[in-house]
Amino acid sequence: MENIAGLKRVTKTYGGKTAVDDVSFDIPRGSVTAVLGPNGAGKTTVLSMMLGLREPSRGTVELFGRSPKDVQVKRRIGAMLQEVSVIDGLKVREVMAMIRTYYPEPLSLSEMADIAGFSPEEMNQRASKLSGGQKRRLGFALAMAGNPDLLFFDEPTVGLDSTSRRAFWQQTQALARKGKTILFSTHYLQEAEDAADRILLFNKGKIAADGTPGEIVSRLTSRSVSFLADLGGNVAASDMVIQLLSVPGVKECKEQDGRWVVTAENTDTVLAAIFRYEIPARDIRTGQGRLDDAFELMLSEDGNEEAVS
Ligand SMILES: Nc1ncnc2c1ncn2[C@@H]1O[C@H](COP(=O)(O)OP(=O)(O)OP(=O)(O)O)[C@@H](O)[C@H]1O
Repeated sequence: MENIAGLKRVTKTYGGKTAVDDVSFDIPRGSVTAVLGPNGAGKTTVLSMMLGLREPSRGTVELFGRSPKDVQVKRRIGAMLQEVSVIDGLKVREVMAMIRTYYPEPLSLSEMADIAGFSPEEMNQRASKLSGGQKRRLGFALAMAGNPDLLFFDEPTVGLDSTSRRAFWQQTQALARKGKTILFSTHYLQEAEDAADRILLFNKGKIAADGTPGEIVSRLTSRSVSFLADLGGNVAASDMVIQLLSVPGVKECKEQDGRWVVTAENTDTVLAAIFRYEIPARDIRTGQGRLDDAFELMLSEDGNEEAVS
């Protein structure tokens, strides 16, 4: 598939601090990619470099085979950033009309009003007086003003209620069906899983994982096999634990509330090992586990940072 954007060995430092660390990836046309990660992971910095708003310290960023600063490129992209800033005093329709003039083939004002879901009264309101949710809808319509091929959304649903979130993702899915390429940042795994066909998981300025939501979720969640076992005869508990812990992908093997619980990346290999080692297991159950400890830790570190700032 044709790539329409890419980073090659991109690093960004602020003073002595590395925000993005030697990152490379390509974005194929028509894909919906989530840049997922906790606060401070480098998501905004990546998006800003792709938009040509910040310069990489090292490496290259290309959109449509050119620099993001190229005017031809700017005409083909749209962005919704975290804060929608509007010029004081302008009405919604005036802001929209102004942004349209930057593009050779813009959407009509009424198409933009439809995208934002604004009534004629809302179109005549002063933009600075809009509520947070309305401002976000305006931001979305402004991102669409030039009918772009490639769209960037930085944390698009922060502060939206669940109805507005759903509406936003429905619009995004409709755009993807029309062949638009979309890249958005989020720190919600669930959102990335629901809305994207690919997740780039960022942590501390690096790509910690890159794959489909299914792949990423199965990497981040542990699965478990639990069973009852009559041990002590031919098989001692300690031998069984050693055997199961030697199976590739097994993370833990412990007794919990009378059942043995084996946590692993893949339950099939655990089941195979139970039969291979002739473990006297009965009432075997498999389950989809919780989010992996490493990911939880990453998010809780994020929570600590948030609590401090
Ligand atoms: N202009 C700046 N000057 C100095 N440091 C910065 C600047 N912008 C970002 N940083 C630092 O770079 C790191 C990455 O920040 P960035 O905003 O890209 O992360 P993020 O994943 O988008 O986080 P958030 O979800 O909070 O937006 C952080 O440690 C941040 O403090």
